[in-house]
Amino acid sequence: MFQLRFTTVVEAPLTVAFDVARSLGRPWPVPLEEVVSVRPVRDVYAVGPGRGWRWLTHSRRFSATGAGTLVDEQVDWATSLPGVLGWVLDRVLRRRVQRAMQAHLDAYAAAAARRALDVVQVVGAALVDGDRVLVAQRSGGPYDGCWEFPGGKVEPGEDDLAALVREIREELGAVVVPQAFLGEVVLDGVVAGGLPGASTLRVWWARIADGGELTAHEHAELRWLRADELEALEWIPADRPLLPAVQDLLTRL
Ligand SMILES: Nc1nc2c([nH]c(=O)n2[C@H]2C[C@H](O)[C@@H](COP(=O)(O)OP(=O)(O)OP(=O)(O)O)O2)c(=O)[nH]1
Repeated sequence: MFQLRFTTVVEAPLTVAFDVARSLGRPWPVPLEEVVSVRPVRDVYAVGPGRGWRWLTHSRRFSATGAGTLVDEQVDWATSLPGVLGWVLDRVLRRRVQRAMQAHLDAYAAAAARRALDVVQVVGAALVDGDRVLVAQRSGGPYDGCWEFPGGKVEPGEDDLAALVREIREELGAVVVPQAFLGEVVLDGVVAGGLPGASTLRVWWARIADGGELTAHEHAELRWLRADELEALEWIPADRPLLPAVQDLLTRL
């Protein structure tokens, strides 16, 4: 069995990275059959006997990072000839796969980054002080009364961290210093008139700059909670998968 791996970082949220990857397809001369598709984190395609291979599979994993979506791809195959001939055939296939994938991945990264400009993203802050994190209760709108991480929509041309600092200043009147990326979840709802499930929420661990006082300018209530108090709140449903990362952070600090 033979294998090639490729890693690409795409300047796009998970949903865009996944959807654009699928719309572009794979650079193979024969159609592949979908075996697994778990939007937006994983897919696997396979093909039966072809030009020099007995079988071939192509799998991708999409994971969120502070720099964008990390796409790990793996191509596995078995050649159709035994011994030395199989080895020679494999060298030829390997070169072909490498060339095809390189051109494909360059085009893919550019297309995903372009598409990302059309999808409104949301950033949230897990503001930590000691062993507590700040949670905020929404006031009005479809998630009225639900708890969330303070933050909001990233404006055109703005990056995540600039949006985070601006949103917290507007919502809480405080200056924050982002520390590290914590995670990303898909928002099922419609964000700013976009398609349902297109946008994601990216949450960053942040600290409040010295002596900052917090005032709830837009939220109904603010609470500082410990790791074991988070589960019991009525969260916006999309936020729940982020809680383990926040709890882990609070217990590590
Ligand atoms: N801030 C924040 N928004 C969240 C979370 N979870 C979640 O689904 N959302 C959704 C709710 C909204 O559809 C969207 C954020 O919108 P927003 O209304 O807070 O953004 P904004 O401050 O830029 O609002 P606006 O000025 O445009 O009204 O993301 C979360 O934890 N924090």
